[in-house]
Amino acid sequence: MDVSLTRNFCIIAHVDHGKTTLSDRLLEYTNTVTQRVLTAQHLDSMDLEKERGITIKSHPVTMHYPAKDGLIYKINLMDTPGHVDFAYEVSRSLAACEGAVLLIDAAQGVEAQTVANAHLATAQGLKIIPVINKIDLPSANLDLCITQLEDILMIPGEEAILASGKSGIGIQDILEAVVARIPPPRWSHHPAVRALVFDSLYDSYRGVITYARVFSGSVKAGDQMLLMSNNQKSEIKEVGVFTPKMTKMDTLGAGDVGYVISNIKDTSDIKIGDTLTLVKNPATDMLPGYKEVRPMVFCGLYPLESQDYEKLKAALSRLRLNDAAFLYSSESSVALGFGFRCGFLGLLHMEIIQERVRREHDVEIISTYPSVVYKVKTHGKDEIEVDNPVNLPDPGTILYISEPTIRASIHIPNESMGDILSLIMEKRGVCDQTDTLDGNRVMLTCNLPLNEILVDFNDRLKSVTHGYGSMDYELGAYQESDLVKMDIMINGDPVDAFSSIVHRDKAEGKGRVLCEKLAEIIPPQMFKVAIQAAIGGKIIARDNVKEMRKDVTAKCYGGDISRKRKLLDKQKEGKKKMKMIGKVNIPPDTFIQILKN
Ligand SMILES: Nc1nc2c(ncn2[C@@H]2O[C@H](COP(=O)(O)OP(=O)(O)OP(=O)(O)O)[C@@H](O)[C@H]2O)c(=O)[nH]1
Repeated sequence: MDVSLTRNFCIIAHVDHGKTTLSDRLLEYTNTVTQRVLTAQHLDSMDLEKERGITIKSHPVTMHYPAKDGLIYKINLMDTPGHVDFAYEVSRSLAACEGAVLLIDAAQGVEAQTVANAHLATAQGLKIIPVINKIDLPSANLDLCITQLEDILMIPGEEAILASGKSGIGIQDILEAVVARIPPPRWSHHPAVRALVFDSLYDSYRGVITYARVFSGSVKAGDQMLLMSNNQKSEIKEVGVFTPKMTKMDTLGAGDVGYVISNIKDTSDIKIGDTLTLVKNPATDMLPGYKEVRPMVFCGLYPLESQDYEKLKAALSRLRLNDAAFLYSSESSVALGFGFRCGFLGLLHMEIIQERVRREHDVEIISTYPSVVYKVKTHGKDEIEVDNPVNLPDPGTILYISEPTIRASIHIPNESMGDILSLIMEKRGVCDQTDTLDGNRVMLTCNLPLNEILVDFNDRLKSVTHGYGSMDYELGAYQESDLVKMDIMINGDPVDAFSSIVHRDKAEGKGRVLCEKLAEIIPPQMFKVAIQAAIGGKIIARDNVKEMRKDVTAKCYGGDISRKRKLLDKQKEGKKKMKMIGKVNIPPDTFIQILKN
């Protein structure tokens, strides 16, 4: 097929602005999927995606559209994830296209990720088609959206298409704009075969499936392919496109988006953003923009019941097969036993993996505090990376510790400005720019330590702004900070699972809260138990667990010995379930309760 009749585009938007719903409509309109087959939100195939209503993985689909000009176009659509944790996937999907449909929720207007995604698309040289979506909503404010489009994104208002994925308004207009405004596939005349790898998936029957966009040349079964980042060679077994089902084809040619199955065994050999070429007449220059993604957030995952260790291990290895950005290695904790240290792209990624372990693999787990990766320099040694507080070298030997920061753009209503500025300050952030977006909203640009936004920043942003605030961020540089390791001791024994790396100024406050909480959660013991927070042996906060023996038989006056025995047995059983830390019995859900908050 002639490349001039191919169009590749993706849909980008802020979370929940309706990408998946609109994609479904496009599939239906082009008869790619019939109404009968079209289950709601067809492209979100993972159960968890459906339940949480978010798109985690990008799914490409090839459609055929008979345009008003009488020609039939091959249109490849990418549905992209909207959340910041998956920004790298968004930018790879963008790199596989020539244009982007930018969705704006008519009731919400332009939000942080609308701006971030529009900038990503412009940076990749894509043509943007603005679409104001959900115009069926009674709260739709078209005038405001058009003004924001012009003032914030510098896109002429008259280019906007009005649509509703739900009621099917504007679908043909969007397809016509894709054909007319988006240029045909670029770089198709390059002399060698070049395809961009934008995703990979593990299928238990077919092995590793690589998603690729061919820029020049063509690939077919039997070709020897070469991945340029690691020089990995393998034989192609099958190529095809997504309709959205995997459909085998003879070749994938310039402009095509589809899949390549080769005899590569491990998904970790496939790097997103890599360039695929052929061993025969290989390309010498890679397609632009490849970068290695590295996990930014780490935590320990432990089975609640120690006999579930193998089950947890199997679950993690399964999840890893489909998610090269997720890492894990075994570790052990005095308090929690044997478990795994896991690395994630961000907090949402972490939550999703934990949820999938619980749900799809039926293993109850405890997770430790999330931690970022610190860089630590000690006397006479090279800088090392520390992602677990337990591994922090002896404080006496440390010259400096530096921590990762982020550059955040935060969109908020004007009236929340004061509260958000105090929140940023509380989180050790510095705000260096304030831009007015329209009469009602401002955008703050600030630097924040990544560690500070890990736990509750987004929730607090949403609650202070009554749901109207939104944030996007990119990683910034590392910066030196006065960081210390805080230990928690129960009856004099440090409990490694509660150790954390904190800023010195915040240690005391945080230590006090933790001690108080633990004192509350741990049931009264037979003797007085001290709970202490300490930095390098110096106690900074302390609380006590109450000393008491609950006499469960007190109410049974009289001689009913069998009843007494039963109650005492029950008490004994209750004790068995406790976790021993030194001489202190701690209920297992203490860890969950503390680590949750
Ligand atoms: N009223 C109305 N609601 C819509 C429309 N399109 C989508 N929605 C609703 O908006 C919510 C989000 O829609 P999705 O299509 O899942 O949004 P998304 O952008 O794919 O979400 P992420 O993948 O998480 O970024 C759902 O509850 C939809 O039913 C529309 O045109 N009108």
